Amino acid sequence: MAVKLGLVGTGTVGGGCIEILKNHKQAFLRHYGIDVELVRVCSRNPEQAIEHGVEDIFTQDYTDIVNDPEIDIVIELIGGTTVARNVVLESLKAGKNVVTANKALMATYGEEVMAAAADAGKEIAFEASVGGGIPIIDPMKHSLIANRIDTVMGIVNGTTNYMLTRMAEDDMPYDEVLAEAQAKGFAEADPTADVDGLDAAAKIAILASIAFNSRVTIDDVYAEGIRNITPLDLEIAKDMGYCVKLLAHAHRTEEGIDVRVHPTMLPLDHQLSTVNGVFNAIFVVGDAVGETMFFGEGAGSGPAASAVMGDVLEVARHIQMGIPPIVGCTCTDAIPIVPMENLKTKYYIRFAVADRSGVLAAMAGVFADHNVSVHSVIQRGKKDAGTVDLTYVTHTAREKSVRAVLADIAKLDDVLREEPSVIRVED
Ligand SMILES: NC(=O)C1=CN([C@@H]2O[C@H](COP(=O)(O)OP(=O)(O)OC[C@H]3O[C@@H](n4cnc5c(N)ncnc54)[C@H](O)[C@@H]3O)[C@@H](O)[C@H]2O)C=CC1
Ligand SMILES: N[C@@H](CC=O)C(=O)O
Ligand code: NA
Repeated sequence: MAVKLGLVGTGTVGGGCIEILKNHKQAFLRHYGIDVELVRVCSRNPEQAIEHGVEDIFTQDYTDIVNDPEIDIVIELIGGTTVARNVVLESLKAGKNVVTANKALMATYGEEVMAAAADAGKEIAFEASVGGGIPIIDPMKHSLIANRIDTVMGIVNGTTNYMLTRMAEDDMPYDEVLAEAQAKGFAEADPTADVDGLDAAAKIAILASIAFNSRVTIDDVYAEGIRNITPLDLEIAKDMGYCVKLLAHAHRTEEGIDVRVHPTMLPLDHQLSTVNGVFNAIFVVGDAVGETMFFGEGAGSGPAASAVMGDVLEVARHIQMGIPPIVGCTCTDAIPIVPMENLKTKYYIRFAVADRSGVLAAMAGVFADHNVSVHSVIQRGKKDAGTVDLTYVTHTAREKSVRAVLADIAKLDDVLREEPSVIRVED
């Protein structure tokens, strides 16, 4: 008997799932013996149901799916943390397995959702929530479990990677590339979640929880976006042998879990530096496997639906074979999060300063006062009359010391001409 599916959300990802089912349902049965049938779809947009030819099984009320005893798997693709949370929790409580693409939900209420699944003895799968179509959650929960993972680091937001790529390659300013990304449908009308690093923060919270077996929520992740990145900084970075990426970091350190999202200068020969445009990539380092990298399309109807349907078919396979949930919550430890001010890394800092004698010496004194050692300082010609750009790269320093340097330099009399640009450097 076919495993019955109920789909909530018929937008970009939900629509992609319906199309995959239409095109490949027979192949699932022929190749793998997996028999699935979409029996109910729900959304706020009946026109989407008509577009995908599923108006005969359409409802606008998700409880029609949650309360349908025939349905085995509920696919939640509406997004957000309010109605989606109800859909997921109510479905589990009603004894259904759940597949979701919802990073916001899993990064905020992951613990509650995993507990609800365990209580119900049902599966919750969420591969599409990170890296869209790139398999990353499944490999980390299966193929890589023989490792102690020390680093997960990635480009997990396609919109900002597209924008930074355009800015670097075509010398375009931020506002222009944002308008272009919106016109191409990559960036939302309200681009906040992407450009301020919140989308990436949710994704790295999910990956860090799996990698380190310790719950990390979106609130634990320091997030800084790309609004202040200028083509000039990208040009200087390139001259120095670096590119700038919005990187999501999760590192196991002696002080705890170091988890953060911010623009990062990466050496041009780093594997992640070659990842351009809307592509995503996640770099995972395990003690046995060494360095691995997972690359592909992190967003869009096809890629996201590919991950959702991969989960659906795996859960359907378990249902057909009578196998109970294989992997539930793996957050068995409670490792502290390293406060951002304790971060130790290298820093690129560009100051636009008054072009007069004594400025360099005064600034050197401030760096020395806070014990921040300078690796290099470059003066790049005149910016405007009387202003010059001074670019520092530090040796490894504490974030709080660098913040103290910035605060004290801002207090120097008539020195700063603009807010400094600060980009953390990864070697
Ligand atoms: N679009 C993408 O490329 C990716 C999206 N995701 C995630 O997939 C999920 C869905 O995203 P999209 O398909 O892009 O969204 P969308 O905005 O295109 O579609 C949302 C759908 O949910 C329905 N919906 C909203 N509120 C509802 C409610 N209260 N009751 C019933 N239906 C409701 C809408 O009518 C619409 O059909 C989100 O969690 C998103 O973060 C994950 C990876 C990639
Ligand atoms: N907005 C995200 C896509 C959804 O996860 C991105 O730009 O990568
Ligand atoms: Na994925």
